[in-house]
Amino acid sequence: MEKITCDICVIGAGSGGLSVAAGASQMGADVVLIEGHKMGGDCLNYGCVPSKSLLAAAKQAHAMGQGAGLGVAPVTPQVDYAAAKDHVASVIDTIAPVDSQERFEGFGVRVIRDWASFKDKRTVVAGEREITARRFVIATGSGPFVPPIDGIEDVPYFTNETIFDLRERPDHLLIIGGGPIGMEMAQAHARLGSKVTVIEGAKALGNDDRELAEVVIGQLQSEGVQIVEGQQAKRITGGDGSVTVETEGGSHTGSHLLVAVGRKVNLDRLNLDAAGVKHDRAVVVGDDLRSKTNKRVYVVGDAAGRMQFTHVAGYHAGIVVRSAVLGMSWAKARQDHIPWVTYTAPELAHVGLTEAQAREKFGGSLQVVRFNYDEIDRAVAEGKTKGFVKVLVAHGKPKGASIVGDQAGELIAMWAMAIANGQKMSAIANTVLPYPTLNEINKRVAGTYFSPKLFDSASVKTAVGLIQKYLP
Ligand SMILES: Cc1cc2nc3c(=O)[nH]c(=O)nc-3n(C[C@H](O)[C@H](O)[C@H](O)COP(=O)(O)OP(=O)(O)OC[C@H]3O[C@@H](n4cnc5c(N)ncnc54)[C@H](O)[C@@H]3O)c2cc1C
Ligand SMILES: NC(=O)c1ccc[n+]([C@@H]2O[C@H](COP(=O)([O-])OP(=O)(O)OC[C@H]3O[C@@H](n4cnc5c(N)ncnc54)[C@H](O)[C@@H]3O)[C@@H](O)[C@H]2O)c1
Repeated sequence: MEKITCDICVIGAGSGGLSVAAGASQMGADVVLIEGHKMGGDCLNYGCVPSKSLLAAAKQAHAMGQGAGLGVAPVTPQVDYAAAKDHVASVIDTIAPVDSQERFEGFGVRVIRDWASFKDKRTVVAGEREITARRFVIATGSGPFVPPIDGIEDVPYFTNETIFDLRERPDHLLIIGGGPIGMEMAQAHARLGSKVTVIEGAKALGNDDRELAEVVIGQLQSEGVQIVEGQQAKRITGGDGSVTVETEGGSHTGSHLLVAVGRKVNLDRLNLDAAGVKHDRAVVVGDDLRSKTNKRVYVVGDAAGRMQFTHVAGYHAGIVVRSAVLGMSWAKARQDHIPWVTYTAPELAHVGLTEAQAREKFGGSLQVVRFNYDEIDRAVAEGKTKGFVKVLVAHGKPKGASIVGDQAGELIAMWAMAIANGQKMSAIANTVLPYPTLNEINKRVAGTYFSPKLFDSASVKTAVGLIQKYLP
């Protein structure tokens, strides 16, 4: 057994672990990075990157049928599903060097390719190596949660870890779960020519404002996706080429099945009890992202049991580098300024409080302002007028914002910056934006907030009357 000592031992080379390793090593810390499977983790191999790449192929296919209003005759796309999957694979290959073992070794990180498990409070074993570190960072991410639905063991099904390897286009894809994975994959497959049925136990896109989620749901339905809400999958039967999902409301038969009902944090291999690290479905951490029961151990990304997004893993990494490398133990993770986006078309983006949370917190002092895409010249020019922005304002500051529409994921950035930095609505209103851009919707909604104060105010009118009377 080779014995290694280091400053920081990072377990997991996904979005969170790689960011910690890159930051800590480049600041001069001695870092060991342990990865049991693929460098890049979920986001690169089975998550964000393949899903957005498949959606890009789907978007292209859909656009070919949409030109009539612009004077371009629609054509039926000839979709080669396997070639679309080649595109997915090539995007992964293009990005992979950024997350590669070689790149991290170039930073001076010692990369070990094996599964890690704790031996005691300050020792981890990975294959034939025993690593003793001043600090550990658990960045083991999550995998697909497969629920114990009756019959699931006996039928073939896909998860996000296998669907991107499928080469034959499903004739009829059944998807259990109408969260972001289910809805993104539903639209991607429908646009690439599959029949798609989404079976959702509660409400589809249930983490988002229902009013905005309904715009996405309506769009998917108009593209032929069948979305069944309020029906839990209870029993699954069938085999290759024909699978039936039974719910209390009926049964649905398709050719393939994708299970997308949430995530299970990867803790099984870690032997956390040996390290005295308390855990339930995730590691128990405070806002300092440290284990409450072993202060040598930090947790980032999905394993921290908070919001599960790549940008959150990166944000966590920044907090941990400050604390574990620079000794800034007061560094804390916030949640109130984290945006998220579902990359359907239209996109659905959110940051800050939801309307229900904001009403509870600010009561009567909450103001809700909104603006529609169909009044934005660029959206009209592009023929993409479906959607709106909704901003929740209290004491002159945005407390939450949601956008559904074209490029909502880009447009939410302005609100993410304002909320992160405690800026006022005036910061948005005072910004001069290039015309014609979709971003004008953000300035226009801020204008909606200020216009009653300016245009419907008796005192403003009196003041203007006086000024005009005495101006030379
Ligand atoms: C289909 C899909 C689409 C998504 N799309 C988006 C998106 O568009 N935007 C977004 O922000 N987020 C998206 N996400 C979420 C995002 O992928 C995750 O939040 C992110 O990957 C979490 O990063 P992480 O570092 O915590 O974990 P991961 O990226 O999962 O990395 C964890 C790594 O740890 C390794 N590991 C686990 N246990 C051990 C062990 N004991 N020893 C050694 N190594 C170990 C694993 O092999 C893995 O490589 C998506 C997820 C899915 C599934
Ligand atoms: N664009 C993005 O940023 C993006 C995309 C995909 C995934 N993700 C991340 O991955 C996480 C997991 O995504 P997800 O879609 O798997 O999970 P999710 O938890 O967001 O949604 C799962 C859905 O499945 C439903 N469900 C659970 N059991 C069911 C059953 N038996 N029958 C029918 N429906 C059932 C739930 O009601 C829920 O709506 C997300 O929460 C997000 O953090 C992010």
